[in-house]
Amino acid sequence: MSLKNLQMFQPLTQTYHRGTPMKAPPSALSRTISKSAETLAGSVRYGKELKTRKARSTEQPGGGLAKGSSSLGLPLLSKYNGDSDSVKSRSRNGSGSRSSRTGSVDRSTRGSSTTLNSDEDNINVVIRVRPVNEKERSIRERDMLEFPGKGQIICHSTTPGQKPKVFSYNVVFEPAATQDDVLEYSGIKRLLEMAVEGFSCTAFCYGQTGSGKTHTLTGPPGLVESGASPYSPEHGLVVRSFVYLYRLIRDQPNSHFVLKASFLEIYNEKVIDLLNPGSSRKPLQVRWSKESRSFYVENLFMVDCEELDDLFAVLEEGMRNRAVGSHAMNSHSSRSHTLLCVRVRRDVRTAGDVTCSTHGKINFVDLAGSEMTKKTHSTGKTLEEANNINRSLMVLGYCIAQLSDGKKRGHIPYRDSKLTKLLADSLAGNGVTLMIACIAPTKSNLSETINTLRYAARAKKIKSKPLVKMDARDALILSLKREVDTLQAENQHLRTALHIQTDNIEDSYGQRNRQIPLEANKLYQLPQSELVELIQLHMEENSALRHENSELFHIRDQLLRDQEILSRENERLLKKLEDVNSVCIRSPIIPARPTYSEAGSTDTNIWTNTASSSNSTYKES
Ligand SMILES: Nc1ncnc2c1ncn2[C@@H]1O[C@H](COP(=O)(O)OP(=O)(O)OP(=O)(O)O)[C@@H](O)[C@H]1O
Repeated sequence: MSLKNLQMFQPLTQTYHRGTPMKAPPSALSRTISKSAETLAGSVRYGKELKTRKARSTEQPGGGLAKGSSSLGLPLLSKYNGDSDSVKSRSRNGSGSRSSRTGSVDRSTRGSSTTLNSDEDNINVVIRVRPVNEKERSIRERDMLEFPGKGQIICHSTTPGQKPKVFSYNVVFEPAATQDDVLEYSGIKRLLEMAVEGFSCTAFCYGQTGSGKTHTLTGPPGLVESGASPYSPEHGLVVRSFVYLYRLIRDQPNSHFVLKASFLEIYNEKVIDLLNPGSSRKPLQVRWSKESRSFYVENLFMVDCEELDDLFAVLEEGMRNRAVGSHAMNSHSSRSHTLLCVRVRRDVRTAGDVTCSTHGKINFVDLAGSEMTKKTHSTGKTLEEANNINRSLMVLGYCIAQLSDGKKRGHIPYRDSKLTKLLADSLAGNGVTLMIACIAPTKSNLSETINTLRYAARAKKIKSKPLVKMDARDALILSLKREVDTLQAENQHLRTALHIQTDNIEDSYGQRNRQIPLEANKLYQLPQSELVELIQLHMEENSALRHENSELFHIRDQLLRDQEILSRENERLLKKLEDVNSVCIRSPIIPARPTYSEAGSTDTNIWTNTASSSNSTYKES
């Protein structure tokens, strides 16, 4: 396959920096039950029923996961090890290289999150061009696209003499690109790594109907539903990402992971839970969370995914329940927008021996395709669906246009559709986003292809500010610990500056350097009362350090004042001496001697005006 257009996806990195205490009070600890690898290995079930794992979500708008979640030990890949090479990663997607941006603590109302970057990031946009299909081949439709390389696409015009249009993107997948190429070079691997690190990540497919969005995400129609092996070469980005995600988790044995998944669709402006649609397909409400300042779906089912199989089962169940229809341009057309979300909670020990939880997620969004109803020959139900699809895509288009116009960014109409409400954070909030724009290469699709390419070009300009989501309690402990360290360092510096022995100070603040007994790995098992006590200890130490610091500053100020008094006294005495000297000049019996101000040099001793020297002068005269 020739991929002339491949370019590297620029990854980000995470650096934690010192912060201040968060305002949010410590929440109750999430209980986690550790399972050994053996236990997990003994419970491999492929394609098992979801029912046993379903639990109604207590969706924590602040980013926290539901309480009482079970833990995740080593992920189970052994079942598929035989053909694991089919998803083996190559090094070209750049997931290994990292930039070196610094971070800070978010002091905004999102009390429980830690900022990664002070900089903003652009949405990563890649293009996938589907091959010419049977129908188009049979009528010998002209291929209108050319790929000169360096992420460029040339769209030739149907009008003779008219200039071709040139577009440029991060990566272009030509028709011959495989599903594996998309995994390797789209940047999705980096997104998954970031989700594990605690970022909110979104990969969404955009494009006209029949352009290959569903194919890119989940493969050809019916593949997932048929329960094909996860290593089938036809599988799309979602299954491949699941496998990669579990590998990432397996490679971090020192961290503890909890994964949960949800799957919904937006059908005719109604949110339907694909893991629990019910016979009446009762719609769920989309609500605004003041705490996290984002929209969320109320009562959405979350499924614990201890094993890779659980994620496959979620996907399978959701794919079976989503709305699919047929029209002139696609016999398996998605009639809704679907959003599959995998939440990743990671408990990790950080610097200072404190265990922190990060809450990342990865969303896979398969948008329904824009439709020209004249071309799809839609009527009745299909027409109503098409109108709703087009309307919500139009709102998405407005939002993208507003967001991409950096200078005159006005009101962003997120609230005008369920889709934009749920994508708001991915588009311009604190998430990291990958847009895969799908296009068809043939003449009959040219105007929609150009529209999609324009959309994609606009989306490329959108910036977001990625944040790592962290528990308020963890952030508080971590920031207090950092503050203690900083105050101690400051204290030490002051002591050195004042030449004060540490031991003496230690005595006067007997408790000060006492180590707070913090067993980080047991943090989660501590009862609330002990945790509060721990935080209080940190706070006490902080206030003792602050007190000591202010005492030291006080001593320093006192010394400066003493120095000032001494130098003033010195000046006064010198003045007096000069007066005495001027009297001497006028005296007939005492010879004149240079004034102090003239003296300057050290060899003139102003105290040598003694009787003996006077005598000698007297003798000379
Ligand atoms: N890259 C590709 N390679 C092979 N077949 C493809 C490719 N892209 C799409 N197809 C095929 O084209 C057909 C239409 O694709 P798909 O259903 O994914 O389009 P879509 O954009 O999701 O459409 P809709 O918006 O109507 O749901 C499918 O049969 C799919 O398998």
